[in-house]
Amino acid sequence: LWLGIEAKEGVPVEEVEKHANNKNGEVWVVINDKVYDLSEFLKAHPGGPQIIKKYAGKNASEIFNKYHPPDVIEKMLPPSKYLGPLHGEMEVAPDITSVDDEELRNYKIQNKPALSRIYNISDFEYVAKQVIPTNAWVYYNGGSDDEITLRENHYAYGRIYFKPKVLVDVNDVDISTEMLGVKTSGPFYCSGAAQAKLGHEEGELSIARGCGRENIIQMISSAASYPLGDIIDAALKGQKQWFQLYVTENRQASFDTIKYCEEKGIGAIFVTVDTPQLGRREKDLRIRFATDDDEEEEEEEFMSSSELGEKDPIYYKDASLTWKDIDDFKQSTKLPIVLKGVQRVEDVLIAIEHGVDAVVLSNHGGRQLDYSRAPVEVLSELMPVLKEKQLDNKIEVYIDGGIRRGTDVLKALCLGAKGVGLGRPFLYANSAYGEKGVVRAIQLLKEELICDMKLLGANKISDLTPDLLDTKSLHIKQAHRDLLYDNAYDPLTPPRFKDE
Ligand SMILES: Cc1cc2c(cc1C)[n+](S(=O)(=O)[O-])c1c(=O)[nH]c(=O)nc-1n2C[C@H](O)[C@H](O)[C@H](O)COP(=O)(O)O
Repeated sequence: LWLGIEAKEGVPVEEVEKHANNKNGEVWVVINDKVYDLSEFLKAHPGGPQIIKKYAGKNASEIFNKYHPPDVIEKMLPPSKYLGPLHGEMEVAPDITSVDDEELRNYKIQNKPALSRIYNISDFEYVAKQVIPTNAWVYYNGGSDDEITLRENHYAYGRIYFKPKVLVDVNDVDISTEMLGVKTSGPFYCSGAAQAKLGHEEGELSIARGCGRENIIQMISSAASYPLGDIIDAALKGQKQWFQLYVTENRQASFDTIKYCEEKGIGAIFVTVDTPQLGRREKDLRIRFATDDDEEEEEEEFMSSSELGEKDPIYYKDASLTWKDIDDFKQSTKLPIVLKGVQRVEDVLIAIEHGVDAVVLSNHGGRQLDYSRAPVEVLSELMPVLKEKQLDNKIEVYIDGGIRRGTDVLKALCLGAKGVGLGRPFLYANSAYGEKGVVRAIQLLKEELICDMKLLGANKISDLTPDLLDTKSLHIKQAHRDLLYDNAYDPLTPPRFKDE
């Protein structure tokens, strides 16, 4: 009985309010009209214990729904922590993590450039930075440590130049291709990235629809904002999607997910292998762990962000993952198994020995080990080795990271990539303009690809070969800066806000 109310009728509001981090440390929270005891979960929460304690005894539905897919509670909490439905009304507590001046942000949203004024992928980044919540921006934009690799991923493309052919009939250019046995309208895909809902309430659902409308493949992250089934259902009929798997300590859960993907028509499983632990993304940590009046953390209470990461089922990683697991996954399904996050030639050769169907040369968009090399540089080393060993048709090689222009895509394809992945561009386009933004981003990239292929003297993807490139300076990383030249240089201007 709660205060005379039958337990089956639920937990009365007064009872919840009493359990607000009170002396015996019990922390009850209301989420979507259900009452949970989060006292023990405090230490495993990726956002740190503090934020939960700020909502102890309160209705945390708004902030919970902003950061978590609805099914995450079943994944993370034992049933015994569910105390029952809320009995009575309880006002929803506001999101205290927002560090934004909502009025200014809404003003920016009202004045953001029309979609027709967006001319390239970086324009989306410029607009998203001003219109999405700061905690979304730092999560999306951030890289690990000093963000050297984050930037090098893109700069490396700037060290590759073209040697275009002339007097080639390029009247008809075809940018379509096939990736892992699936026809697609362009040699690029949307790479799996967590928490798309932070930037746009439809999250991965509007990204799915946008990709479907342009027949571009969407990779769905294990840590997506919506349940996998909802994202699959959001896809257009016949649209191909891939699934990105974060392997948890509970291997059975991974096998079950692979089985589910097979049943639901997912085209391939991308096992992410560069995340034995989360990289230290300090822009995100600074915002995520900061609440306005940070109390002194008691020593035993506070866990380092990396230690937290270990306990954090949302980020699904298991530092004990090995090649043996890959063999097991291969055995368990007929779907292609791809390793996402490979960063050295030797590991690609091992992957071929294990019968892996494809690899993505990737450093997680500069969010994992800082000073990892740009994937395009690893690619330039890999393909000659595969050719020499006659292994280049044994595995499909993809790359991602820092790809923002059609020319970046062409450079990767000339070096032998089967296709390329883009992460942040899809998040920014979706966050700033929703499904229409995703469609526009894809169309812009396609327009650039067609234009660049014509100017390069190539009609179709198979015409893109290494002899079209000058990669002599690719490995020279400290490109000198000519400050006089830089100061005189008149940079491209971003789209104008209506009030500018
Ligand atoms: C930007 C971003 C990337 C994430 C990402 C989240 C964000 C916000 N997340 S993460 O939360 O764990 O880091 C994932 C993820 O869920 N799974 C994954 O395999 N890669 C994840 N990635 C990496 C992504 O799939 C690409 O490898 C990377 O984004 C490519 O670089 P660009 O962003 O420069 O295109």
